[in-house]
Amino acid sequence: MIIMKFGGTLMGSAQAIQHSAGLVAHTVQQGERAVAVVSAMSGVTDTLIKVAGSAENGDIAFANDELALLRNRHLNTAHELGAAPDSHTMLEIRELLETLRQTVVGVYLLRELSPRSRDLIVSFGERLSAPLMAIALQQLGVHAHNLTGGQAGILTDQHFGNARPLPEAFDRIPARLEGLFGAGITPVVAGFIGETKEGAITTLGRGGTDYTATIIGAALKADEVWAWKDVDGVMTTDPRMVPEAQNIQHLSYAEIMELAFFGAKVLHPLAVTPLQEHAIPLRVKSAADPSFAGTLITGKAVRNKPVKAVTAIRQVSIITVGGALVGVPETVAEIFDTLARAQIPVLMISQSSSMANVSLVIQNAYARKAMSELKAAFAKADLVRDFEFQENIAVVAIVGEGMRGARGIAAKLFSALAEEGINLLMISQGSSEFNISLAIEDRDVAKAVQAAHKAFELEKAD
Ligand SMILES: Nc1ncnc2c1ncn2[C@@H]1O[C@H](COP(=O)(O)OP(=O)(O)O)[C@@H](O)[C@H]1O
Ligand SMILES: N[C@@H](CC(=O)OP(=O)(O)O)C(=O)O
Repeated sequence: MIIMKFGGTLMGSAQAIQHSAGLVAHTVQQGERAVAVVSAMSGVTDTLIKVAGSAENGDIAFANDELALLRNRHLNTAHELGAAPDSHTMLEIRELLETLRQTVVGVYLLRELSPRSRDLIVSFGERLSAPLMAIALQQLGVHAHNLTGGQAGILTDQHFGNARPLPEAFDRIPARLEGLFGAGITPVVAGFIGETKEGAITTLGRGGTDYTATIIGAALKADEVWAWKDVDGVMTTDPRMVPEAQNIQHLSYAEIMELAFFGAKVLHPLAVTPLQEHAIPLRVKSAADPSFAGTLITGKAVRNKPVKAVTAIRQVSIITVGGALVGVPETVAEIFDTLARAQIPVLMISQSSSMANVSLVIQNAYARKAMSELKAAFAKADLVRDFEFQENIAVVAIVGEGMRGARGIAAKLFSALAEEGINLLMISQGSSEFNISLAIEDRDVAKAVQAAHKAFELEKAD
């Protein structure tokens, strides 16, 4: 049993979908069971988020124009894939497009967009692409049936926008899919979305289709999960920033989580978590070159070199809380409590040894809110007086389990950046010792990533 994930680029046009379907068909025709898990066509999720926002703000003309483009794109793609105008799938796509339109009109009339209604609108991207993959598979002679995340058994909590699977999902998924396998049907599951116990649609966070695939993989105890990509695999850094980036042959679950957390766009940060318990391997493979092994991700750490990859997160800010924090540990606890209550994730933390201040790196999307929550929490405390806010920050991280116990790694990184004249604003090393992260000014990010990549000789193939 192989679970295969296809992202937006690999679902981006009729031609791309045909190629992706060919990869599934190849496996099924070898007698292997497969589940295809698909993302929305490229750009569709972003468009739906904009459409939802413009309906809320009363700009229905913009929403209508974008919906018309989405309608044409999906109907034309279905047609190009060979769906007959009166076929069941074509009817399903038309119905979905109409329900989407009505939902957007509802938001416009109410001028109200809750996280729940935003998730409902955004879910149409994947709900519309799954039937397209089913059509392409049918054309290749593979019996296929498309399902939403909820229909496939992905039961989640109610955390709209960032939902997590409930333990029951892992029993429900096999119950929902095994009947299809029994009938020789390949399930095509809409990625990124799940359903609460009450039947409301949730999303698993941006890039969540990887997570859908691994949740299904764990629930079905699949042999492997394959995330097909438009790159050779997980690379030593973002190939768009450093063209010399190389494919990494092997990563551990811990290493990929660290990479994803520190900004490598290639996988959802939680994607491997469901696989760990059953030690199911995840492969990141190139759709353009399916015979290439890509990256194999397992529980085992291969320490062939200390640093495996360099990543960067942009669009972050530093908040520094200062004053007389010395000897008042409750103040530090209050800082983290306040952020936790407001559900604001913190990317990096540093505390001066005198406890005179605490600096936090926070994504721009949450930074203003973090600042106002902290100011409000300490409004009556005389001890905490200074709040500093630095914008245009980036975090660069190096990752590798081989760093543990290796000497001179930090020194090499710092001197490589010093040679480029890059100023380090914050430094942090995880206690696990397999990442070092640095906050720098955003304008230095490309130079810093290139310098770190070169210093650890990552342009040399494994
Ligand atoms: N370390 C990395 N390894 C591979 N790709 C990376 C890395 N960092 C950033 N990327 C970028 O991530 C892209 C793949 O992610 P994404 O487009 O979200 O995939 P998908 O839509 O298939 O899930 C690549 O095209 C690449 O530019
Ligand atoms: N469509 C969703 C989910 C996803 O995983 O997409 P992709 O595989 O194209 O990154 C998003 O854009 O976030």
